[in-house]
Amino acid sequence: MWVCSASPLVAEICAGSGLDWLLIDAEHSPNGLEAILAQLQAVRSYPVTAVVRPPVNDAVLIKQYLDLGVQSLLIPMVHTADDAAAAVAAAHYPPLGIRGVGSALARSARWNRIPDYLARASETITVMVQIESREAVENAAAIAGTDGVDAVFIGPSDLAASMGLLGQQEHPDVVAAVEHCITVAKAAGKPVGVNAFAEATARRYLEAGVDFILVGADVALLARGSEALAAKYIPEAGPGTTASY
Ligand SMILES: O=C(O)C(=O)C[C@H](O)[C@@H](O)CO
Repeated sequence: MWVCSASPLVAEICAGSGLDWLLIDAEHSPNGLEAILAQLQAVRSYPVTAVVRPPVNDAVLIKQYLDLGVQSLLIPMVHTADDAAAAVAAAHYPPLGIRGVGSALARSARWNRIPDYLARASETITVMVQIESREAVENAAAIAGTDGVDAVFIGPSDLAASMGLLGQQEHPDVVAAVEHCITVAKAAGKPVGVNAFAEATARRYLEAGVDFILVGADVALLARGSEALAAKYIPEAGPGTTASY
């Protein structure tokens, strides 16, 4: 599930839910470095994989995230194989990539308490790239085949928008494009994931063979849950009518 509330407490609640991975989002959520660090610390002792999405495919931000101790990255808006290669390079030290060296100062290396961190860092890092545009769908094979791309994740919302179908992630053309990317990623031998909040769509993508899937979000659960609570006790009220924005 998505963790968008920037709250370590909420992240910890979600981490103990039984779900097996969390996406801490900084693209559309108010997650700065300090909030991401606090959430990593909050979920660390739970049997859950924490993936973090930066707001942009940027080498400086990726360096900061990795130094915080992020091990699994989801890089948004990867449209070409060059974009994918740039994300991979940002995640690895030379000679594989361009990650700056700050392990003595960084939680990732537990301030040089992890032996051989510099030599072994790449083994600990997973780079997932997001296909979420018409251009990326056209380049899906090259993106999935890029060396160092560990997995591909499809974003139906932005994909729908780039296809002229804003808000219509269930549109048959969007679903077909998603299923095409699933097939292409699997042909490249890469694990593939997708976002699908509608259960029927989620199950369809699972049938199509996705390896990992996001099926809900903390903020959405709280919004719908609090609305249901309000409706039960204040049936005349609707969302937003009992408070000003
Ligand atoms: O395009 C997508 O789909 C995503 O990247 C997920 C969205 O960012 C998220 O807002 C859920 O709709």
